[in-house]
Amino acid sequence: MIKTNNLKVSGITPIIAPADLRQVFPMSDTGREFVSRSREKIKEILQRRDRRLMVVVGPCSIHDTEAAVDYAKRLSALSRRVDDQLMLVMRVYFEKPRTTVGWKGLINDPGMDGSHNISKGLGIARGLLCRLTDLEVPVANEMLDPITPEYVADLISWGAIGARTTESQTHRELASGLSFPIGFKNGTDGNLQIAIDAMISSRAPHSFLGINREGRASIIQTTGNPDVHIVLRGGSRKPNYLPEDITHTEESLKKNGLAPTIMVDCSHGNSNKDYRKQPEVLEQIIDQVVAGNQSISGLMIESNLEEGNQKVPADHSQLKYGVSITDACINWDTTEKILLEAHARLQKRK
Ligand SMILES: O=C[C@H](O)[C@H](O)COP(=O)(O)O
Ligand SMILES: C=C(OP(=O)(O)O)C(=O)O
Repeated sequence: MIKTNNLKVSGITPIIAPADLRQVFPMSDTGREFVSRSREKIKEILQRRDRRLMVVVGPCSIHDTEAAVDYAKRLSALSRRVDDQLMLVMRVYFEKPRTTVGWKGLINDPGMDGSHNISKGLGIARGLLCRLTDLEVPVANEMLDPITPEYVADLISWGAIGARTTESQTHRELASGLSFPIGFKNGTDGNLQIAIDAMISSRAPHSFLGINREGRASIIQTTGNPDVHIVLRGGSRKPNYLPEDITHTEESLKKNGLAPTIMVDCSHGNSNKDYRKQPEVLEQIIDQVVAGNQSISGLMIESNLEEGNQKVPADHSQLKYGVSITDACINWDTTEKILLEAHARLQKRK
């Protein structure tokens, strides 16, 4: 018999159901309260009812959970010092969208060796999210794969749809059903309209295919997510965090009937992919806020324990502790310094 399907599929491996993983790594009642409270605080900031800035800060990607907990503890201590002006949310990104090919993150390949033990990756991710929640560190995640949210989304306080997927209907549908605020990045070429269209789409109800708690293919019906906003991440031609870019974005949002609330990513196109430029971008944004800008409600910074990045060596014992294996990051000392400086400047606001 001639085969006409799965001609390019070399394996299909069923995995643990979301409900079963949730039993292995249950969320505590205090964890549930903490996540709900964090989401509410983020919504208040995004709606400008709380004039603090939300700062999504942390590694480009997580590959070492002990380093992530180390980072979280430092962030938690810093958070207590800046909390009256800045709400710090840790970037805990487990899924990496690649321009072409490359390591796709801890969930997809926890062994970092092409073994793609996704079941194990989901377990490590959920286990880490439970630990961070117990430490009372709110977590931000990029929502890339449409299946993984059933395994981890109960522990997340803010989500991003990345520049490479903002225009995708699948991701807009996914955002329409998520229980937390979602930031849509502008496109990699700087296109804002795709993020605006994404916001309009994900505020609406959708019906689409997904999985249920038992892992069974299901029709998912959503109510729409009102807590969506834009993230300016710069584009391949130019950054988009200067006052004229912010004004243009505010006008475009208003023209489309959307509230002018804007998060600025200090990394990616806004730093021309040079991690050392992130502090300059942050300073420029704080200048605008101190000068009275009301629409900037959030910031994103790619930061790790140590600066720069590294290639994954064949011998993993040679991995340098606290150094990114995806985009280069600023180190902890710089992170603490620039956030304390931003805090001091914001405190002087009228
Ligand atoms: O932040 C992460 C990267 O910029 C994004 O995942 C693309 O990475 P790549 O261009 O190295 O594939
Ligand atoms: C991939 C990322 O960003 P962007 O989608 O803006 O490229 C990221 O923040 O990790």
